[in-house]
Formats: sequence, structure tokens, C-alpha cells
Amino acid sequence: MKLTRSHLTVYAITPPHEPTGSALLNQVEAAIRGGATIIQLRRKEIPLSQVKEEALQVQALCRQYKVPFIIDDNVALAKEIQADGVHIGQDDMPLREARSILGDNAIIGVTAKTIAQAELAYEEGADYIGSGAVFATDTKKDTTRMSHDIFESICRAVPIPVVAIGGITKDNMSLLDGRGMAGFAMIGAIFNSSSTIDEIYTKTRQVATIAHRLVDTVTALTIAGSDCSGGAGIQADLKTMLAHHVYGMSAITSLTAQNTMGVSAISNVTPDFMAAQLDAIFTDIPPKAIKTGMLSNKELITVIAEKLRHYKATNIVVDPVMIATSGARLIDEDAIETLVNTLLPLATLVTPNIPEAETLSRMSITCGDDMLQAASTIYNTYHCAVLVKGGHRINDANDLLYISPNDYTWFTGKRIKNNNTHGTGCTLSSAIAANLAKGYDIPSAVQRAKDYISLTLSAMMDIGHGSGPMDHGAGLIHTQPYTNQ
Ligand SMILES: Nc1ncnc2c1ncn2[C@@H]1O[C@H](COP(=O)(O)OP(=O)(O)OP(=O)(O)O)[C@@H](O)[C@H]1O
Ligand SMILES: Cc1ncc(CO)c(N)n1
Ligand SMILES: [Mg+2]
Repeated sequence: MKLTRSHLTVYAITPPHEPTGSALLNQVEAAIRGGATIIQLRRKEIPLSQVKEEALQVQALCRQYKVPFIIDDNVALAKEIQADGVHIGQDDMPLREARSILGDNAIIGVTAKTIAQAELAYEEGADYIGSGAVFATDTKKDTTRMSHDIFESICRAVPIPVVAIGGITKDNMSLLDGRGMAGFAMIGAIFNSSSTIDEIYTKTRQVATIAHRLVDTVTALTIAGSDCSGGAGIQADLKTMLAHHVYGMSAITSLTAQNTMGVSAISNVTPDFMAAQLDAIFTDIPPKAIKTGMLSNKELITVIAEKLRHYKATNIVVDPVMIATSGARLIDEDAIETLVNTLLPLATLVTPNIPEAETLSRMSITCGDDMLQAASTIYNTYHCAVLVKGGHRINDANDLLYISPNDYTWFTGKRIKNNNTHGTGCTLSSAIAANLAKGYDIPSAVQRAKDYISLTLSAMMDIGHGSGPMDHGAGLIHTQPYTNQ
């Protein structure tokens, strides 16, 4: 079987001896049904005669589910039963010898703890690398823990996929976000001799959901204006998506000549050109989430709404941009009705700041209770979740997420004493879209976006003569373990 990168996402390794017999087979099957993408038989504490019998049984199961079957260390056994491949450590049979025995079609994985070992393994024809221990582990007593920076350097050093191994659990996997791994090799996070089959299935589902979120390339699209100074608009959006390891694309609605002092000119694209941009994107690289920002006129809004319906776009975050931080109007007065009537019905979430929420709810907002009332009105009118941002007028950092009348949450953020807040709204909404693209639910996506914007503001970057932009790179998400899964 030819190895693909996605085979390595959920790498389930059997425990060294327990369980055995049918219990082992039942647990392996539950793991595969739960989302294991590759199985390794690693039975360090079982007599060789029994391992062969087990290997044939587990192999048959893997063949049934079309999941690669790898044997740990034992090249001869892998050859004898024609397993899909082997995994060899630095002290096992040399790679070239294993390759000469198993042939070019076998999958050969190699453990590497340094860049040099990884590079050598790649040069000698390894199909993937296993590297760690990325967390403290009790499975291999002699193994030392590897820093995540070293692990990332190994991932970046070779073009073949690298699997993280060592002490991985559903609770710590996200700490490796952005490190470049192709998957997670796990033993105890999946298998346990005292677990029921349902428990194995559930545990595997949990780690598989997180693993896919962390390793799959997800795409997101921003449909917004260009801010030539880079602080807001699609520039802020694309930097934010990159920081979340999401592949960002952009359909530009307007060009603005803008900097930290204000907006001096605006040139809108034509509806036909907007349609062409959206067709180009959706017919080739469908986005998993959409963020809309500056939408200056009703003609553009109409064509955007039509195309989002046509392509059945999902995870649509509408940032109802009306006035720039510098005070410039970014939407025609007569376009607001089109925005609320044609786009908000498609929205997963709308993210107004205080003035925008006042416009959408037709009420003034001077306190937290007003924010709640306005959110409720917007929800009842447009039937989408609402995030009313505390922003510059109420409390700067406490936002209200209103999902339904009985489901609303205050997201408090520490007020960061930084006058450079150009593009905070754009950044927050595109961070939410990036997290929705990665599979997070709305509350988790909002929390992670708040975490992110706190990092970009705390960097205290200070450029431009006016209210400057944030440092989007400061929030590179692997520099900060996220509080929620
Ligand atoms: N000084 C600050 N400290 C911490 N968080 C902040 C600060 N200022 C804004 N935020 C947060 O940034 C996010 C964007 O809110 P804001 O009200 O700035 O949106 P906006 O007015 O739409 O921004 P923009 O000017 O980019 O359109 C919100 O989560 C808000 O709580
Ligand atoms: C292009 C653009 N979009 C959105 C905003 C809102 O900050 C801005 N200032 N510029
Ligand atoms: Mg805004």
C-alpha cells in the first residue's frame, strides 16, 4: 500500500502486551472505526511465536478497513506476512537493509530524534519519520522529552511526513498546533486493556477530531476591502489566517488608499469582477469558512450573497464594517438594507462593534445590558448568532456572544493599554472564521480568536502616526497554548 500523508493523522500503536487475543482485535477494530488511520503492532513483551499469530489477525482486520498495517522493529516478520511496512528505531536493522528485504513498495518509518538523523533517514529512503517524545511518557522509560522547537525543526528539515510520538493525549495535542507534524502516534490515548470497546471508539474519535483539526490543510476566504497600509481589510485577514495555519484566500471588494491616519480614496470593483473572483475560488479551492468585511455598495452585496448561496458556502462570518477606526464611512447608507436582508440570513455569526450594533438593532448602546438587548434584537431579526464587541466605547475587551435566547456568553478580554487598534475587528472576525474552518464550534472559535487578538495587541507594535495596526505574527498560535479544545 502506498503511504499518503493523511494515513499518518491518527497513528494507533498497540500496547506492549495487554490486551491479547480477541480483546486486542476488538480494540483495534474499535480504534479503526473511531478514526485510526494507520495501525502499528508493537508487542515488545510478547513471545515472537505469538506475535506472528497476532500480526496475521490484526493485518487481516486492517486489510478489511483498508488501513495500513505496520510492524514495529521486526523486518523479517513483516516480510514473511507481507505487512504494509515496518517502523525501525535507530538501534534496529539499518534502513537500507530493511529496504533491500522489503522492497520499494513497503512503507518504512524511522525514529529520528535529531535533524541529522531525520535527514539521513530521508536520504536513505524512509517514507516517514517518527519523532519525540513530545510529552513526558511512561511507555518508554528511557526516552527523553524533546522540546517542541526541536520537534518542529525536524518537521521542517525533511520533505517526508513526521509523526509526533510520546505521551500524547487529547488534552495536550493542541500544544503542537502549527509545529508541522503530519499526525500523532498514540498508545495509551487510544488503547487500554481495561477499556470497553465503546470507550476505545470514543477515545479514538476524540483524538481523531483534534488531530484532523491540527494537521489538515483548511482553507478560508475573506471577501473584503484592501487596506494598502496592511493593518485592516484583506491584508489583516490573510495574516490572521496564516497565523492560524489556515490557507487564506481573498476576493477584494474595494481598494482603499488608507493608513493609520485615515482613508483618502476608495475604488470599488464591479459586481461582475466580484462574481469572477468568487467563481475562480469556489470552482478550484472551496473555502471551509468565509469572512465578509467591507462591502461598500448594494450591487456588490447582492452578487456576493447570490454566489454564497450558489456555492452553498458554510461558516459565514459577517463583519458588518460600516465606519473605519479612523472615522471613514466604508458602506453606502442605502447598502445597509441589502446587507441585512440578503447577507445576514446566510450568516453563521455577525460581529458588529458598538456603532454597528446600534445601527442593526436601531437602539443606542451605553452599557452591557444594552449590548445584551441589542444582541437579542439582532438575533430575533436576522436569525444568526451575534458577537457584539465591547470595543472602543463600552469596555474595550468584553464581547457578548449571543447564540440564542438561552445561550449567551460574555467573553472578557483583558484591556490592553495600546492605542494601536487599527484592524482589531477585521482580525477578530477572520480569526473566528479560521477557527470555524478548523472545526471549532462558535464559542471555541470566539475564545481562540480573543486569545489571538490579545497576543497581537500585547505585542505593542507601534507604527504609523495614527492608531496603528497589530502585530499579527505575534499571535502565531503555537507560541501560546490555547485554553480550550
Ligand atoms: N485595547 C484592547 N484590549 C483588548 N482587546 C481589545 C482592545 N480593543 C479592542 N479589543 C478587542 O478587539 C476585538 C475587536 O473589537 P473592536 O470593537 O475594536 O472592533 P471594531 O471596532 O470592529 O474594529 P475595527 O476598527 O478594526 O473595525 C474585540 O474582541 C475587542 O474586545
Ligand atoms: C479595507 C478596510 N476594511 C475594514 C476596515 C475596518 O477597520 C478598514 N479600516 N479598512
Ligand atoms: Mg470593525
